This record gives sequence, structure tokens and C-alpha cells, in this order.
Amino acid sequence: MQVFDYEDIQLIPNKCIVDSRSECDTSIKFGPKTFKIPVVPANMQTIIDETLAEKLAANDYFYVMHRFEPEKRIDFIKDMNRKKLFTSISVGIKEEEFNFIDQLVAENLKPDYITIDVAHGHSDRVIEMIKYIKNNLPNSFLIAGNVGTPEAVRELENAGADATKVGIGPGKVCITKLKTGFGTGGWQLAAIRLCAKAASKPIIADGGVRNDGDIAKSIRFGADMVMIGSLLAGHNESPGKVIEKDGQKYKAYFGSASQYQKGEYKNVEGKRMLIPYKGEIKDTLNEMQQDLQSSISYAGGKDLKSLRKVDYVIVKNSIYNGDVY
Ligand SMILES: NC(=O)C1=CN([C@@H]2O[C@H](COP(=O)(O)OP(=O)(O)OC[C@H]3O[C@@H](n4cnc5c(N)ncnc54)[C@H](OP(=O)(O)O)[C@@H]3O)[C@@H](O)[C@H]2O)C=CC1
Ligand SMILES: Nc1nc2c(ncn2[C@@H]2O[C@H](COP(=O)(O)O)[C@@H](O)[C@H]2O)c(=O)[nH]1
Repeated sequence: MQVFDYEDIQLIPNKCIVDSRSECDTSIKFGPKTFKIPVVPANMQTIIDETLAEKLAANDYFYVMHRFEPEKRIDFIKDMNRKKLFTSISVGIKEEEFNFIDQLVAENLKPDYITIDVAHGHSDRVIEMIKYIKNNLPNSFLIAGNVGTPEAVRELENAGADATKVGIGPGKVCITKLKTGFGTGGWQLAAIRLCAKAASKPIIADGGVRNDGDIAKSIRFGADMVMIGSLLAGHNESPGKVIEKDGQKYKAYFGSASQYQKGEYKNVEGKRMLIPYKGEIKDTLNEMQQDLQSSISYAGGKDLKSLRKVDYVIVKNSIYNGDVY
């Protein structure tokens, strides 16, 4: 099997067919709605909260609300409904989460998107949850994950998932690969390619994006949407306080399976780090859009589809040569 990751690949330019990068269309239809860019902030407690979710939804960005304050989900959905904004929530797979689905049905609440968010998504319990949600809320667009193999993608799709989320252990605050020896860390882009080839429904590439160009690479290898944590952490709108250290401003970013999230040191597969404060998230999202427009122009097209066909070379670990900005 040929394995590679984001930093090992360079896409090869085609002749440009636009007069300005602004002609390039970065929009993506994903489920029932169309979004400005194929990017979704990670459903983690240091990345998204209700206020940011509202802002993103109102500005045509996709979001997935995290599941770590379960008691707030019903009010969140009602609030977004009142504001006529789309709803996108996460669930786990413990017994109380099945009861939560019952509660949604009882209150006639129908989220537009539901994401099943567990570390090891290729399991009978996840399949049971997919079937439960599809039986009870058939019109919610259901994302299931995380997985890292073609077999898992097929099995979750066959159970009824409308999209699958690919990425076991490539995240910036992830220590799964170190603690367990398993995952797609170090070859996430190749795993996306394998999974996308097996998929008959959309794929979300989740974790490991370190530069805006990695978004174009994800799409080249079959992703429809890209979930991003660290690059979208550290903003004004990111949950949590600004931390001052040695005259520099930071915000905390921690894993959903970290001790900070869990409140205890048990089955820990995540860590915490400080991210330099980056200002307003809209500026970062605008830059991502501009960079993606530029990617499309290098692909010789006018929309995201054109990225899918470009040639590439594998330049194993050589391209950065220490380049960071
Ligand atoms: N994308 C990634 O690489 C990873 C992401 N995460 C994130 O961390 C958060 C917590 O994840 P998770 O621990 O799944 O959520 P939960 O703590 O809600 O666990 C879900 C259920 O699955 C069980 N479970 C979890 N992992 C395994 C496993 N490897 N084998 C068998 N059963 C298991 C748990 O039981 P028990 O706890 O008793 O085992 C629990 O009953 C999620 O947000 C997830 O996305 C975590 C690790 C990797
Ligand atoms: N192994 C772990 N993975 C985690 C944890 N918390 C979140 N995640 C995953 O990381 C991505 C974000 O990755 P990034 O490279 O963009 O920062 C996120 O969407 C989850 O899939 C964790 O504690 N352990």
C-alpha cells in the first residue's frame, strides 16, 4: 500500500482558465445545505460553542456543535430554530444518548445534521446508533465516525450513515498513535484516498490539516468536507479565556479524550497545548477561502471539482525544508 501524508504531496498545476482568483467557486453542497467553503471547525469544546455556531450558521459556514455539555443541546436546537438557523449537533453512543434521541422525537425537534462522535467508529454500538437515529429522525443528515478503513466506511454507510468521518489519531492534540499504536496518524491523506475510493457517500477528512493547502489536498484525494481543530483554535471567538505568558497571548486547545475534557486520568488519548492568539476567526476563514480559490486556479478550473483531477507527485518529507510561517 502506498502511504503518504499532507507534507509528502505536491499538486501539479494546470493551465489557468480564469482572469481572477475571485472567479473560483469554493462552495460545497453537503447534505441539505450549501456552504461557503468545505471546512468545518472540529466539534471540540475549545473550538466551538453556541455563540460561534450561531455566527457560522448565519454566515453560511458548516458547523458541528460538540456533545460535552449534553444538557444544553435541546435549548441550543430550540434557540437556533427560533433564529431560523440550521441545527447541527453531536451525540455519543452511551445509553443516555439513545434516550436523548427519544427526547428529540418527543419534543418534535429535528436537527438538520447529527454527528455520531466517538474515537473508534467501526463498532456494533455505532451501527446500532446509526439505525436508531435513522428510524427515529429519518430526515436528519447523519455523519458517523471516526473511522480509518474502507471496510468501516462501507459498513457505516450500509447501516444508514449519510457521510462518514475519516481520521483515527492524526490530530494535533491526539496521542492515540502513541498510546495504542493504532491509527491513520502519519498517513492520514493516504487513508482518505483509500476510504474515499470505497465510499458511495460523502467523506469528511478529520485531523492533521496544518496548512491551508492541505484543504485542497484533502479534496484531491476524495474528501468532500474537511474538519479542522488546531488551525481554527486560538481565535477571539474560540471558547476559553486568553492566557498571557511571557508577554504573549494564547488560548488553550485540548483533546476531547484528554484529562482536561474528561476530568480524570482514564483512557486518556489527548493532550492540551497553548495556541498563539490569532484574532478574529472570520479573517482566518476568509484566508482559507482565498487560498482555496488560488488552489482551484492552479488546478485549471473554476470550482472544487477541478481539484479532484489534478496530478500529483510524492516528495517524501522534503518540501518544507524548515519553512514555516
Ligand atoms: N479522531 C480521533 O482520532 C479520536 C477522537 N477522540 C475523541 O475523543 C472523544 C471521546 O471519545 P470516546 O472515548 O470514543 O467517547 P466516549 O468516552 O463517549 O466513549 C464512547 C463509548 O465507547 C466506548 N469506547 C471508547 N473507545 C473504545 C474502544 N477503543 N473500544 C471499545 N469501546 C470503546 C466507551 O467505553 P469505555 O470508555 O468504558 O471504553 C464508551 O462506552 C470523542 O469526541 C472523540 O471524537 C478520541 C480518540 C481518538
Ligand atoms: N486522538 C485524539 N483525537 C482527538 C482528540 N480530540 C479531538 N481529536 C481529533 O482531532 C481532530 C482535530 O485535529 P487537528 O489536527 O485539526 O487539530 C478532531 O476533529 C478529532 O477528530 C483526542 O483527545 N484524541
